[in-house]
Amino acid sequence: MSTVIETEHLTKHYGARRGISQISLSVHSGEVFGFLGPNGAGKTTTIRLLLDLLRPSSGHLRVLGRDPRSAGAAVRQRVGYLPGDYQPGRQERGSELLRYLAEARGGVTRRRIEELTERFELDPSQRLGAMSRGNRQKLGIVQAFMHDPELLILDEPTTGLDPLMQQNFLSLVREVRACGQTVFLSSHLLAEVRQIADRIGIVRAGHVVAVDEVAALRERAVRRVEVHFDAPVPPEHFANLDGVRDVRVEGTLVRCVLDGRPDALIKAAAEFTVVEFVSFEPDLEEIFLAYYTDEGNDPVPEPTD
Ligand SMILES: Nc1ncnc2c1ncn2[C@@H]1O[C@H](COP(=O)(O)OP(=O)(O)OP(=O)(O)O)[C@@H](O)[C@H]1O
Repeated sequence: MSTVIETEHLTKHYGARRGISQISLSVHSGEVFGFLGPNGAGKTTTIRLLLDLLRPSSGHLRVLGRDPRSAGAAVRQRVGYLPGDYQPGRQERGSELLRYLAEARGGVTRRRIEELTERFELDPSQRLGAMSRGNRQKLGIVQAFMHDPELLILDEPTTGLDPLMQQNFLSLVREVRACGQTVFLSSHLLAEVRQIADRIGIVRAGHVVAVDEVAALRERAVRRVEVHFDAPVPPEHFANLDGVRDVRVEGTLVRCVLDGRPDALIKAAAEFTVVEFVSFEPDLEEIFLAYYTDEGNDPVPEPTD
C-alpha cells in the first residue's frame, strides 16, 4: 500500500496564533480519509499546506511522493482540489470556466463534464455572478473531479448542498474510490464522514487527537443496552459491574451503557430469565465529542520559530 499524503510534525503558526501543531498523518493510496474537526480546529490550514498555498512553520510533507513546494505544477495537475469557500474564476459563465480549466489540465472529455453537471443538476451556462452558493459549490465539485485526478483534496465539500445532492456527492466519492483514486476530505459532520471514510483523523485545537478506521472507532464506541426479564430483578445485582455504567432498573427492564466488553453484564443477567437483549447502534457521536472536548481549552502554544 503506497502513501499518497505524508505529513511529519507539520506545524503552521499565523504570527503568534496557532494554526496547526505537529500534525503527522499518512493517507494511503485508494482510501477515503476523513479529516474531522470542529470549527477552527485546523482543517483548512492543513489542506492549504498540502496544496502549497501556505508555507509550513516547521515539519515536512509529501504529496504523491513529492514535496509540493519543489514539485509545483507536477503535483498540482494530479490533484483535484475543492477549497472551503469555492470562488469561481473571472469567466462569465460556468461552462466557460470548466472549458478553460479542462484545456489547462488536459485529458478532460466533454462527456465527463456533462456527466458530472447532469449528476448535480447544474446548469453550467448560468452566469457565475448569478449562481447561488449551492450551485457554486456544485461547480467546485465538478472542476475538482472532472480530470479524474489520482488524489482529491476536498475542504468541507458538501457545504451548501441539499440532502439529495449530498448523497449524490457521497456516491461520486464511492465511485472514484472504486477506480483507485484517493480522497482526503475535511468535515465537521461525523454523520457524513462515517458514511464514506475508510479512516478518520480527528483534529482538535490544531492537533490530531486520533486516527483510526471507522470500524475500529465503532468498536470502541459506547453502546446502550436494554435487557428484559420475565420478572422484576433486584437493582443491586446490576450495580458496580465491570464496563457497565448508567444502570437503571425499572421492574423487569435493565437499561445501561456498555463501555467495554459485555461479559460482566451478560453473566449477571444470566442468573435470571432473559426474554430480550437489545444493543443499540454504538454511539460514535459520544466518542467524537469526547475527543473534541477532552483536553479542555488548552492555551495557544507559543510559536517555536
Ligand atoms: N489567516 C489567518 N490568520 C490568523 N489565524 C488564522 C488564519 N487562518 C486560520 N487561522 C487560525 O488557525 C486556526 C485553524 O483555522 P482553520 O481555518 O485551519 O480551521 P478549520 O478547522 O478549517 O475551521 P472551519 O471548520 O471553521 O473552517 C484557527 O484558530 C484560526 O483562527
